[in-house]
Amino acid sequence: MRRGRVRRRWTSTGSENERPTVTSGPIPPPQPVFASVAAPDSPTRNAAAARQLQLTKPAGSLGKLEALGNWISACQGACPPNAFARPRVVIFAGDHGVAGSGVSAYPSEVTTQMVANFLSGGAAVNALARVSGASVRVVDIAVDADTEPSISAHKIRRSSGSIDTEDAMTHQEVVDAIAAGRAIADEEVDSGADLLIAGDMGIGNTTPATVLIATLTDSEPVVAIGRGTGIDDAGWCRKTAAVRDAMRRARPVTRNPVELLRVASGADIAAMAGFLAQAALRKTPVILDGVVVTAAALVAEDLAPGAKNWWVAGHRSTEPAHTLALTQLRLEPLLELDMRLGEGSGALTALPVLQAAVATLADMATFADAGVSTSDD
Ligand SMILES: Cc1cc2ncn([C@H]3O[C@H](COP(=O)(O)O)[C@@H](O)[C@H]3O)c2cc1C
Ligand SMILES: O=C(O)c1cccnc1
Repeated sequence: MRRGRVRRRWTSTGSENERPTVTSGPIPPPQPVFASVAAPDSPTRNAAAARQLQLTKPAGSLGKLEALGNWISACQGACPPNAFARPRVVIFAGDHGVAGSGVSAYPSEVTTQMVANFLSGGAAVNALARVSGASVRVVDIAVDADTEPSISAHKIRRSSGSIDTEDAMTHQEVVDAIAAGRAIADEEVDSGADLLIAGDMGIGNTTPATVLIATLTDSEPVVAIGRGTGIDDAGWCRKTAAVRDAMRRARPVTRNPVELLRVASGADIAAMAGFLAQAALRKTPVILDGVVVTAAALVAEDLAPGAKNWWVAGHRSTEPAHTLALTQLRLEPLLELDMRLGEGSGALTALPVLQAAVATLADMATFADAGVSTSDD
């Protein structure tokens, strides 16, 4: 967006030596870490676009469903495409030290309580998964409690550092968190998942998400910060101060995605970034969710350029940073329902739209099959 411009952006409230690093030239491009990602198959996409014209409907009459169906065909390398048989949600759970700065309307204990709720099937994501035919997995990446072995195999640490004053994690932890996310994507694809959704659970996590997005889109904190779980005006002021302070720490490492995750995210978000990049490397389509997942996606695109070609945006969250991230990724959301929950809920709500795009492209009769005239002559 406005990368490359150099300017001093906010007034420091600290001493001179706490001021942000002001770069003296254009911001360099990101330093990718993974192999660059092959795009979904263009010849199959072209075949799907040609098939759309043969189906018994006026050309273009299914609107955005047509481009969506063509993209699914390209991802699968199959025309007509197949209905998604094993859509899978992975919820990345982790606490955030910055919650102690009063940036959320709820206490950190809710993270552990919600993890139990996911496991017993009582959360929004469970209800939505049941209706859309997906299955749900929870992974404890950084919950501030001991959890059961079935979900803690990839645990990195208990909570992440309070990013307004300290690094989220160590170098080894960020490397391990990204590797954990990649391993989780591999586990899912190897067990047959044909569509992946990342979900988030962690009180305070909209603060690091906002820091990542505002930093990577070169936005002022005030245009990016939202109400998260429903903070009041005093909470909004505290969140603004925390985001501003964390951005001051993040800005010098903007173009180094691993360092950015280490300094200014959380182990759960770093794992999510690894997961989203690896899904693309494994040629598996992803429906992105809200502000937290899309913050991880923005970093994942810097880690693995081209990964975004394997993602579709499920919805637009009411969090302002979400729109900034979607714009930067050039992704147009399928739904706008004023949702602001996370957990993968917006992505799951969009899953039936993807299945509709497949059904029309795969199951409709062609003009030739049905003996329907293609013109009035
Ligand atoms: C009961 C409950 C269920 C949730 N499910 C997702 N979130 C979402 O809200 C939190 C982020 O908002 P903030 O940054 O304001 O804390 C995260 O836990 C996120 O997953 C929930 C939050 C609560 C309270
Ligand atoms: O957009 C989201 O994902 C979101 C918004 C508010 C709280 N938690 C998540």
